[in-house]
Amino acid sequence: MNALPYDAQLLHARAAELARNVCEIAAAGWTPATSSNFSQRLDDRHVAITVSGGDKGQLTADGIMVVDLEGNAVATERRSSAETLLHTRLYRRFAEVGCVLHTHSQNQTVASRLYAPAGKVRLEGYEMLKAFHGNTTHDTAIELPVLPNSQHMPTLADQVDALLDRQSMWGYLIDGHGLYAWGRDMAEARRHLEAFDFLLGCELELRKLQP
Ligand SMILES: CSC[C@@H](O)[C@@H](O)C(=O)COP(=O)(O)O
Ligand SMILES: [Zn+2]
Repeated sequence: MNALPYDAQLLHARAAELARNVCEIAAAGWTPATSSNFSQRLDDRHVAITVSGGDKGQLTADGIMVVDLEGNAVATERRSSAETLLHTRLYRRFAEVGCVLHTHSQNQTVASRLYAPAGKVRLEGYEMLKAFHGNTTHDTAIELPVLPNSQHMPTLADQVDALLDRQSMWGYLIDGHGLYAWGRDMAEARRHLEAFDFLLGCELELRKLQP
């Protein structure tokens, strides 16, 4: 039997970590109706990622498989997330990216619709901005891009690539779809995901309260 091209023990550990964190994220109601997908880097050529479909709130390590950085399944016949390319482009582009989290919360989806015409959400003056790697003060602003949605993943992935040329960032929205957030590891990606969702929720509340 051929040896696997990745570290099976590392996959085991990453799959367990993914399953635990994804179930917690799903418990917040951010993965309705089998939506959302999640991944972690294994090495410079392989990524552990959720298989396509299935209730992410019931995810176990068995629902994780391996793809290469071109998005091809490795040593399995299973089908990886329909949005695999959006994950692998990030890992390919930035050696420091260790984890990518994609969710469909109501805050994320409503904000993506509202700010799609502007192409971005400006988040400014919040203490929570310090949750993003590199930020040390509330007295700053970040712009969360909003991309048009597409069912053609290479098109979406190319849009992301073009964005990454212009700025350093930790996430983007897709119109009418949801949020992608990432970090150097699970803890950081999750902090970024939660901070984006919280800040989008604040902006939406303010829109309701302001005349
Ligand atoms: C159930 S609608 C959501 C999907 O179309 C997709 O956007 C999604 O997030 C989950 O796709 P998946 O293939 O399970 O990774
Ligand atoms: Zn999605």
